Amino acid sequence: MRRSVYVKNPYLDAMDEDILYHLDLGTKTHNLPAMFGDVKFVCVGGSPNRMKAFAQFMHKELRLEGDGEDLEDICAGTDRYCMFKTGPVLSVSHGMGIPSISIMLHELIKLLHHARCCDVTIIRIGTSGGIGIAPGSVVITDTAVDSFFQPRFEQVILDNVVTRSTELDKELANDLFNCSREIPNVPTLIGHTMCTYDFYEGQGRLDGALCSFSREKKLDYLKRAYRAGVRNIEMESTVFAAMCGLCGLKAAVVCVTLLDRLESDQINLSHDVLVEYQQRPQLLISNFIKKQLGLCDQMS
Ligand SMILES: O=P(O)(O)O[C@H]1O[C@H](CO)[C@@H](O)[C@H]1O
Ligand SMILES: O=c1cc[nH]c(=O)[nH]1
Repeated sequence: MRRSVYVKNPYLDAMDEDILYHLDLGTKTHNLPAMFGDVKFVCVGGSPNRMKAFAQFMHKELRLEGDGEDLEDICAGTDRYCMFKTGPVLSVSHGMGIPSISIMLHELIKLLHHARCCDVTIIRIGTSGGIGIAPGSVVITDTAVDSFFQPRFEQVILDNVVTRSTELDKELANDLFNCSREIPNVPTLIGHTMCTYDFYEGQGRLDGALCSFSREKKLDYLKRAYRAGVRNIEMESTVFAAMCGLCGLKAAVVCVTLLDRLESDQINLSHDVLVEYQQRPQLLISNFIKKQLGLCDQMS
């Protein structure tokens, strides 16, 4: 059975036009089914340059025509987000933090719905801080948890707090993990990912402009997170899991760790190492997509 992308909003059908303002797209100005109807994989990540590089990399990996260097930013009319399409793969940036990715996801999910896409898999490829694991490790999230290590996302709607599940697709996480076994020299594991509202105080850093807790308190918190199964910390996974789950999208989160938070707070990797680390989730996802498309054997 084909899996559609659901929007759960009774008002949408009655709208004469839907303007996806932050993507600079709309149902009257663009033929969304023609532009996006064949999309099967959506990859999202914070940085516009990373998502452009990923689209170009996928273009080459899928052996599509041309070198992919001239892929155009579909959202060039806005500087909020960028979006690139190559074959059935859409690569979209989401900025930093829950509010930023949430706005992008509302419009992206409506876009997939208007374009009548089906059987879409969506994967966040990001960076994170590890807990008790070697920097450069790739964490495939089984459950996204909040700052209290709970698998929930609390959305304030009007003046109510609505709690949503942050369950991710277990089968997809396992498939990705199996795929990772074929990539040498990249330690990869499945674990919980903690999603916070802030990079500094929210992640227990001692190096922000504000800090009101001791080194001991920081380490106690991070060690409790580790014991609760948390292996990395980032800033979007709970809302990503909640929204994709509610809208029928198979979703995964795959983040490389840039440091071990039990050892340090500052990210002092050289530019080259940072670039190489950021490519690790991309390589895994590219292999996964090629496998799903039945392209792996012919290409290796
Ligand atoms: O690497 P990205 O995808 O931006 O994700 C991580 O990096 C940012 C913080 O540096 C946060 O957005 C966090 O979630
Ligand atoms: O420590 C880190 C590194 C990247 N992204 C985060 O959110 N935290």
